[in-house]
Amino acid sequence: MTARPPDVPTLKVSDVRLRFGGVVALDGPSFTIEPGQIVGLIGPNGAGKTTLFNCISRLYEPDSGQIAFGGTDLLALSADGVADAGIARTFQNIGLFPTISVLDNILTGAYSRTRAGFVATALGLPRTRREEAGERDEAWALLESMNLAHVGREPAGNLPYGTLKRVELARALMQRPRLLMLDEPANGLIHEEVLELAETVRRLRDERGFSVLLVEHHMAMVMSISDRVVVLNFGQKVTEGEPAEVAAHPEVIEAYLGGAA
Ligand SMILES: Nc1ncnc2c1ncn2[C@@H]1O[C@H](COP(=O)(O)OP(=O)(O)OP(=O)(O)O)[C@@H](O)[C@H]1O
Repeated sequence: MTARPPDVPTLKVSDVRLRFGGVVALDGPSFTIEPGQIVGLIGPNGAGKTTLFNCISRLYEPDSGQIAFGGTDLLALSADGVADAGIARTFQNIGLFPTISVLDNILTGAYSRTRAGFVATALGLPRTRREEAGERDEAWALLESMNLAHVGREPAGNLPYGTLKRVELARALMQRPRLLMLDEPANGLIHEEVLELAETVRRLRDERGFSVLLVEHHMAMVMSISDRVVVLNFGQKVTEGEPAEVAAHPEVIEAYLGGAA
């Protein structure tokens, strides 16, 4: 079993614009995520982070601009097409099935990975035993590597929130993503859980080589695991750079520390 994606393209976001009525949610930000990089996307409430995230995952249609993943024009794809291109995401409000086991939840990530698997599942067709066994092995290995094997047979709905966040991450990883998009993964977690999650994301990136786009308010997490940080405000890119450079930027200090530093 190889979990490493074969080739990880560069994500290139160029001059993306989107208005909702009179509100300019995105006012032309551009940035790239180089293969294997963790890029943090930060900014105050209403800065446009979720809107940009949703444009990349194709839940929103920008008014103009380009989003390319290697040679693939993401704006020409549907949300399913983006998943097929190797982009997996997690949701702010956990999107797991509460009544089925953690293992089965994670296996839904594998079914969305291949169209054949997805169609077979949707039609209720039997998958080959070999296919299923391989996916189960991969899911258990993933659970073990994320310290979740002990809850593999439990219904997801029985588990505490911090554990569910990690299960959701495991499900996204079952898609064998080339780009993993995390929408506020630390939201609602206690401090120790945030540190553990940050360590897990970085370790899995090191092991598997995927790129990460991390939208997050938890500054300690963003600054500790990001290779680069992009800052948005009022839909525009304020600055970008390595975490230490960005943390020293006057507008970032103003936005996050109220100018106190
Ligand atoms: N579906 C929508 N309809 C109308 N306005 C929207 C919609 N989605 C976002 N907006 C507006 O676009 C702007 C950017 O919002 P967005 O949610 O992207 O910000 P954000 O940086 O993710 O904020 P937060 O950190 O609070 O999640 C805000 O003014 C918001 O009110």
